[in-house]
Amino acid sequence: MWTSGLLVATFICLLVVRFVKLLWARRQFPPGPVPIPFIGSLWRVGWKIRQDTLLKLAKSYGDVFTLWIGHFPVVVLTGFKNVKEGLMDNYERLSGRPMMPFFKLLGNRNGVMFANGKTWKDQKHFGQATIQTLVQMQKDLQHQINKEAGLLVKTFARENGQPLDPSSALMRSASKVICTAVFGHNVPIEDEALCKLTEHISIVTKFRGSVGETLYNFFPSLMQHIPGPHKEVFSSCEFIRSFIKKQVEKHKQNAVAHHEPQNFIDFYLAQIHREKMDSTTTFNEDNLIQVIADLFAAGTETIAVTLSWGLLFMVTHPDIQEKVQKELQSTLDPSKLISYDDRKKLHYTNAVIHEIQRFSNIVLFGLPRLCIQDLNIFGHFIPKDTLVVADLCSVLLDPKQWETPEQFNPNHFLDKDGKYTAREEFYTYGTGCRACLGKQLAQSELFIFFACLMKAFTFRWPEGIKESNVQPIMGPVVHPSPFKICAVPHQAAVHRSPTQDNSKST
Ligand code: HEM
Repeated sequence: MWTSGLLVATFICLLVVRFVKLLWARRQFPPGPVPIPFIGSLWRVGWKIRQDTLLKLAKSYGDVFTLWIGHFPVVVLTGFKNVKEGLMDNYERLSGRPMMPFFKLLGNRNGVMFANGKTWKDQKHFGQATIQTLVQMQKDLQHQINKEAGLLVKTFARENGQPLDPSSALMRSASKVICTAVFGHNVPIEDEALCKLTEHISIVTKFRGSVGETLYNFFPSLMQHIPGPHKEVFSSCEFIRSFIKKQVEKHKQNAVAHHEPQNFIDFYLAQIHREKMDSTTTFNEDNLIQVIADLFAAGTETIAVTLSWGLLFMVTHPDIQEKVQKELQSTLDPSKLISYDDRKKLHYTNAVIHEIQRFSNIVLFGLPRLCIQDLNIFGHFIPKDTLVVADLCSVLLDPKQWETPEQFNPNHFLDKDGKYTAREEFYTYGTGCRACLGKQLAQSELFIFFACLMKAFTFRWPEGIKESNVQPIMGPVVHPSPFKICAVPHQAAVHRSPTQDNSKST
C-alpha cells in the first residue's frame, strides 16, 4: 500500500517536472496551445485532422504558432505572407527534412524526398533537370501522355455513359506516365505488374499520416516486432525497390555504348559513369533506385487524385464544363494531338485546371521541414533541428489573396480580358528549395489528360442523383470519398482518340 502510494507520488512528481520543463521550453517558441506531458497539443488538435484544422488554430494563436507532438515542438506557418517569408527568406535554413523513423524506412536517407545534405542537393538538382529535359526535349513523353489519355478515353467509353468510378483507371494512367519517363516507352510493363506496383504505392502513401505512422515514429524498435499494417508497408517498400532494381538491371544489360540517353535511367547511368572517379559522388545505384521510388510515390497519386477532383468539380459546375468544351472545340485542330503548348491558346481551360488544383488542395500541409541552422523568424528564435510545417491549404484559401477563396471560381486565374494569368499565391507545389521536383511534368500531364477527357465526354451524375455529398478523405494526399459519375461520349471525339493519331504534335 505504502509502496504503491510512493509510486503514484513519484509519477505525479515526474509529470509535474515534465510539465514545468515543457512550459519553460515553450517560452522561446511562437505561442500555441499549452503542451501536456506525453500528449503535447493533441488535446487541442484532436485525432481527426481536417482541411481547416490549422486555420482554426491560427485564429486562436496567430498566423505563426507552435504545436507539440509529445515533447517535440512543431512551428506552423499559415497564410501566404508568412509561408512566403518563412520558406523563401530562409531558403537554405529550412531545407531539411526531419529524419523520422518512418521517413528513414521509406528513403533509407537516399533519393530526394526523404534525404538531406549533399545527397538531397545532388539528386534534386539532377532529378529536376532531367525531368525538365524529358518533358521539353522528349517529344515522345508528351506523345506517350497523349497515348495514355487515349487509352483512358477508351476505358471510360466502354462504359457507354453508365456510372463509373474513375479512380483506379486514373491511377493506372498516371503510373504509366512515370514508367515511360523513367524506363522509356519501349520497355513494356505488363498490366499485372503495373497494377501490383500501383497497389503497393497506394499502401505506402495511405499509411502516411495514419495513427500507425505516429506509433512507428515513437516506438520504431517495438513496432518491428509486432504485427499490424506497418508490416504490409515494409513488404510494399521491398516490392517497389525490387521492381525498380529489375528495371535498372535490364537497362544495364541493354546499354549500348554511346547511345543517346532516352529516359531517366539512361541519364542517371551516364551520370554514374561520368562521376565514377569522384570519391564524394552521391550518384550510385542505391540513390538511383530511391529517386525512382520517390518519383512513383510523389508523381502517381497526386496526378490521379487531382484529376478525380477535376471531374467532380466539372460535374458540380456544368456551366464551367460547357465553357471548357466550347473553348476546346473552337480552338483545337481536331487532326492534331493536344500538346502542353496549346495551353497558351486555351486560357479558360488552363485557368480551370489551376482552380481545380487550388480548390482541391490535395497536399494540405506539404511535407515537414527541418531547421538545419538556428533561425530568427517573426521575432522568435527557433533552434536548429526544430520541425516547421507550412500550411499550404491556408495559402490556397487565404482570404487576403483570393477574391472568393471558398468558391470554385476559375476567374481567380483570368485577367479582365479573359486571358490566363499566373498567380504567385498558387503554392500547390510548395515553395522554396524543397518545392515539388515534378511540377513541370505534373502540369503537362494534368493539361493533356484533362483536355482529352473534356474533348471526349460530358461528365454528369448518374440518373437519380441530383447532388452528391463527396467528402474529402484526409491523408498526405486528400482524396474525394469514392464516387461514381457518367462519362457521356461526344461520338466524334471518342472515335478519334489520340492513340489512333499519327500526327505527332510538338
Ligand atoms: C498535382 C501534382 C503534384 C502536386 C500537387 C505536388 C506537390 C508537392 C508538394 C507540396 C511537395 C512538397 C514541397 C515542400 O516540401 O515544400 C512536393 C514534393 C515533391 N514532389 Fe510533387 N507534386 C505533384 C506531382 C509530382 C510529380 C508528377 C512528381 C514526379 C515526377 C513529383 C515529385 C516530387 C518530389 C520528388 C518531391 C520532393 C522534393 C524535395 O524533397 O526536395 N511531384 N510535391
